[in-house]
Amino acid sequence: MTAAPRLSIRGLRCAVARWPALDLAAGACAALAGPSGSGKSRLLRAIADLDPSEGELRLDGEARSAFAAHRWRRLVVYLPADSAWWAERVGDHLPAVEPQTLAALGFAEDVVGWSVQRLSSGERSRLALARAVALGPKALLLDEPTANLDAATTAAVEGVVEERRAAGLAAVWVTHDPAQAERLGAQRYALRDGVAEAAEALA
Ligand SMILES: Nc1ncnc2c1ncn2[C@@H]1O[C@H](COP(=O)(O)OP(=O)(O)OP(=O)(O)O)[C@@H](O)[C@H]1O
Repeated sequence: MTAAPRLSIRGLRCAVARWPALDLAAGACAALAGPSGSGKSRLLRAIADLDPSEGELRLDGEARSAFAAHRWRRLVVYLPADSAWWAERVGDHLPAVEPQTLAALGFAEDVVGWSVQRLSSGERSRLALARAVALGPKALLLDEPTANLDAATTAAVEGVVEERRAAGLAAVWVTHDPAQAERLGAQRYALRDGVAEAAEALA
């Protein structure tokens, strides 16, 4: 018997955009591109059930409706471009983070004692990734996670996600960089006129 996709989408519709169909096997990645304001973030938020939407979402074959909302959001995690920080110390946000994840993202263990106030935007986005993967999601929805990072830090971020993909994580990654989509070995989608279609269908 063939395993159900880790994440599948049929007829997803949010306020501003649609994603007709996506099947992502465990470990697979979809890259989503599209003009600014076209609805990429809104679609990711809909997949994570953070915004209302219509259509069918399944995780390992099980419909979203079979999950309590908080459980779906823990398994299908949205990593926003601008991360939110609510407590004073970094460590308060990262109770379950693994030291090797911090190290892979370029931090020493003492980062947990840092004040959130001092973090640069790149440090915030890397630590937000550490926080997201520490939740142990089955699907991770990354909203331009490397948009403001240098090449070495971008490689570190890609490496952490790759490692989780090797353990079965499915990823949807918003990127405008075709070279990054290539490195990720991603299925490519483009959002045009409010519809996310496989990029080859648009050629
Ligand atoms: N809460 C909201 N209510 C109504 N419209 C919204 C809301 N949030 C975003 N929008 C609008 O929906 C559209 C899509 O926004 P979205 O943030 O998904 O774009 P995006 O493709 O991710 O853009 P960018 O690449 O600039 O981040 C935009 O026109 C935006 O102004």
